[in-house]
Amino acid sequence: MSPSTDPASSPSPVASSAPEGGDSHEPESATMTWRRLFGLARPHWRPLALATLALVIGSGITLAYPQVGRVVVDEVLSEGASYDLSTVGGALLGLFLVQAVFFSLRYYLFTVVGDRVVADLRTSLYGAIIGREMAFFDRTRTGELTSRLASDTQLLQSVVTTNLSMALRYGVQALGGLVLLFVTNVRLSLVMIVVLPVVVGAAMVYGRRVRRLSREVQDAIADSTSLAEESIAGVRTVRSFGREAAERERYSEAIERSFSLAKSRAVLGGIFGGGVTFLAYATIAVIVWVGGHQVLSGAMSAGELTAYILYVLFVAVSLGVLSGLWTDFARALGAGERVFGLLDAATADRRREGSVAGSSSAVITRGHVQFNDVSFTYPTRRDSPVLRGVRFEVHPGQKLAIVGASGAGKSTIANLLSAFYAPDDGEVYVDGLTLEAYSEEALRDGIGMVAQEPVLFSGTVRENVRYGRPEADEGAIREALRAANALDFVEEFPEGLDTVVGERGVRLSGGQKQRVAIARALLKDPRVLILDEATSALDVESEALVQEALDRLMEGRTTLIIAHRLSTVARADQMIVLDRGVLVEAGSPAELIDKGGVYARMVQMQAIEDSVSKTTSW
Ligand SMILES: Nc1ncnc2c1ncn2[C@@H]1O[C@H](COP(=O)(O)OP(=O)(O)OP(=O)(O)O)[C@@H](O)[C@H]1O
Repeated sequence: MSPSTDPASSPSPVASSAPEGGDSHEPESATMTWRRLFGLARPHWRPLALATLALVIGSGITLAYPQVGRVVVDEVLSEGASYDLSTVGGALLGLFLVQAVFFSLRYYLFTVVGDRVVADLRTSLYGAIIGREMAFFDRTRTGELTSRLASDTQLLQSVVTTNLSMALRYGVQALGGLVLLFVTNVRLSLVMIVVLPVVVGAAMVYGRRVRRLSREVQDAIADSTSLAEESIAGVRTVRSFGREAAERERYSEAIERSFSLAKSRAVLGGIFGGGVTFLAYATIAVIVWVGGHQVLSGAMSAGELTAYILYVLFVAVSLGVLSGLWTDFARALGAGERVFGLLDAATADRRREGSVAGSSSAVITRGHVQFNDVSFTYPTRRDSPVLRGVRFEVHPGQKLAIVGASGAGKSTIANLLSAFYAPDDGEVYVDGLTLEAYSEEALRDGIGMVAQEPVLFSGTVRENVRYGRPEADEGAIREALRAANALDFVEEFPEGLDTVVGERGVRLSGGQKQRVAIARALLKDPRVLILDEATSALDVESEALVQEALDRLMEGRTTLIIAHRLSTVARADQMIVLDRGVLVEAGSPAELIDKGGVYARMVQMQAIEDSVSKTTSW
């Protein structure tokens, strides 16, 4: 038996990080984090109580072994023995068996509860992330978030499951052993009193340093995760620019950074682990020396010294294991701080929103849209205003085309109308009420969007179409696909509506993706529709199919079209022209041509072609 000290366990693939420009949440004190973490286990107190009972019984049996040792030396191996060896052997076997049963029970219960707690934590963390305000996603990299969701919680999982169970086992063993040391021989135990504070003090200093180092390691790994995630998601671009080697290099540099930090952590762990092991063995050496003298002088029996040394070994082994676990706990603390930080920030977000978001039952029924002197700056770019005093109105059922050079602020209008961001000045009204007056649900029901590059999720066609109205029946889904000119091609797939579209819809063509997205919007049937027209040209036939589907989608709805094509603008009832965030012209397309202003010049000179996209059909 040797004290197991492996505090510098190899760096696990664990990553976590503070978000960039991040949440200003200070790390909580270590005790607060622990309390919150273990607070999550409160609902599971029953299995935990049972596990604790198993722990106490199992460890109690372990602590009885030295007494068996004493009996063997003093009463079995000595002259005039009162027990025979087979009785003692049989009793020992029985004890081992009972102990094994209780250890298994303890291990199982603690592990399952730990897994449950972390599963719940993951779910609420995901909920917190997905519910954050839009600006949060502007400043935080996806990789950092997924890394927190996967790795920080993974670290917590190992700590609150097996590590916790082991810590309790060896904790009880160390404490019980110490008590029994004193019961067996007070004088010898004074040696332990000198050693213990040294070990505890060292563990505390060491724990603090490991915690800091771990945070740095986790930050570095999160960086590399983000890098990997971005380049894997954009693998087509990486390939087409032939940047595989460069990306590999970038990733390897990031990983090396985390490795060198992990190495420092390992050095620290090695020194600490070695120190604790030495102290433990040195104590045993001193005890053998002092105790041996006591036996020789007849103050103590040989059996008592045997039992005593066994207890010292127990305590030493337990302290060794605990010192190893200490590293893991310190590392998990860093992860816990981040996870709770993110949860708290999300709560703060919601509270902020809650103070303005209406709890009213208002719903969008007509689709009357009004921007009233709206000014806006993106929170991540405070010094450059994107919209300045924009004012316009769209009557129910009308189509408004929004035109302007790239970066003029067209999509920003869509973002504000979707309530992804709130205006700095002015108000956005729908049906006479500000957006804040609607519940989140009413907003999502009433306002729909078909994006320039529609995002499909990696399920089937059916799941994607049903996304905005999960309760829709088969008939409605097919009808939406038909109206979107998508039913024919979907039915041609061998799997039909069950065809899996691939991540972000990669297994569909551009035009197909758009039509499925149109079907999705049709099924949701919002009163107000935002249409970010695709800039990339489709072939003539596909284009005509998409256009027809869009016409059906727009029918009878208030539609704001971020327009890139002359043909679309001509179809609109009204249009507005934006120039660097300022509304410079408004009216019907014909009026604006007659007026001979900015728009007329744009059309005439076809300047718009350059400003929007080379591939548009202006
Ligand atoms: N999430 C964001 N965070 C910070 N700045 C942004 C964000 N989105 C857009 N911007 C900035 O706001 C300005 C207006 O962008 P917007 O997307 O509204 O332009 P647009 O008229 O839709 O352009 P395009 O026709 O090229 O899509 C640009 O200068 C852009 O850099």
